[in-house]
Amino acid sequence: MSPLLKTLSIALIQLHTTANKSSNLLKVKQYVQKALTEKPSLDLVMLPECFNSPYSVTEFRNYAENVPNGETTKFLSELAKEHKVFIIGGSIPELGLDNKVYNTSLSFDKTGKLIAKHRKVHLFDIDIPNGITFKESITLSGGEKATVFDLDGYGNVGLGICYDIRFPELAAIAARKNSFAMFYPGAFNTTTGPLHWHLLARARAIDNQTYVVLCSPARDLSSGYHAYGHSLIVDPNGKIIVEAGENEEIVYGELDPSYIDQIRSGIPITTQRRFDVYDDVSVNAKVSDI
Ligand SMILES: NC(=O)CC(=O)C(=O)O
Repeated sequence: MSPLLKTLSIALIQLHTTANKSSNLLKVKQYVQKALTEKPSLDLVMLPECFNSPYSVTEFRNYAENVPNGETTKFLSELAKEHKVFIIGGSIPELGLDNKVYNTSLSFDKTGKLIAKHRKVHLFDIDIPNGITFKESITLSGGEKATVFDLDGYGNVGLGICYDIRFPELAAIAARKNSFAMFYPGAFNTTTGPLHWHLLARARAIDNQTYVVLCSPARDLSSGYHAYGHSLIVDPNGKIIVEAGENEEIVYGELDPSYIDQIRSGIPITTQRRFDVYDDVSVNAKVSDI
């Protein structure tokens, strides 16, 4: 039987982020209201990576907040409660009790309760000649756990952040722990986006026969980092069912349990794995319990 228990109606909010945290939060509020006006039956809204701050190694610490006592955690919790909607809260720079800064995604249930916290595990340190150089590890520390949690009434989901999608293990761990979808807030860029954004989303969906959902900031060529955009939902057969362009936009989709069953019964890889030949990465995985 599908790990998704009933159809989940979702919205991905692709928006520009600026250097002004208050105006970023206000914009999120306005877009969430717009999404619920356009689709009152929505179950879940998702935000992009670093939606309250610039995506910049020199800025992460300046914008970092405590979780759960910081401004953005409270803001998201109230928004979820007010609209009775699940929120996969993109990501924000988090100032840990250890004084380290993390790239952290927070999720809330329909009562505003914090139900998941994922710290980006794989830091985005790359250097592509004539392309892009970026080194998150200059100011960020990596998380130490995979994240799988229960979307009450719908089943389990997994959560990763952006560069985490390049490492198939987190999605495999989530799928083996009975998840029906993997959510990745992500800010690929104009070099790596055209190369790998769609391929990676489709690959993780096909690997695990789950939905894969990516939510990006909108592209802003006047900012220091040119996000790719193209927020999308991929179905368990690897097909893109909805995709944004580069600008601010909300895209909507339905995650359907019967489709997971259909794909898994046609190509039954979920029951054909050979853990006598190779290890199951989920067995000794460290998984977050918030
Ligand atoms: N920004 C990221 O974390 C990842 C990215 O842009 C890429 O993998 O490409």
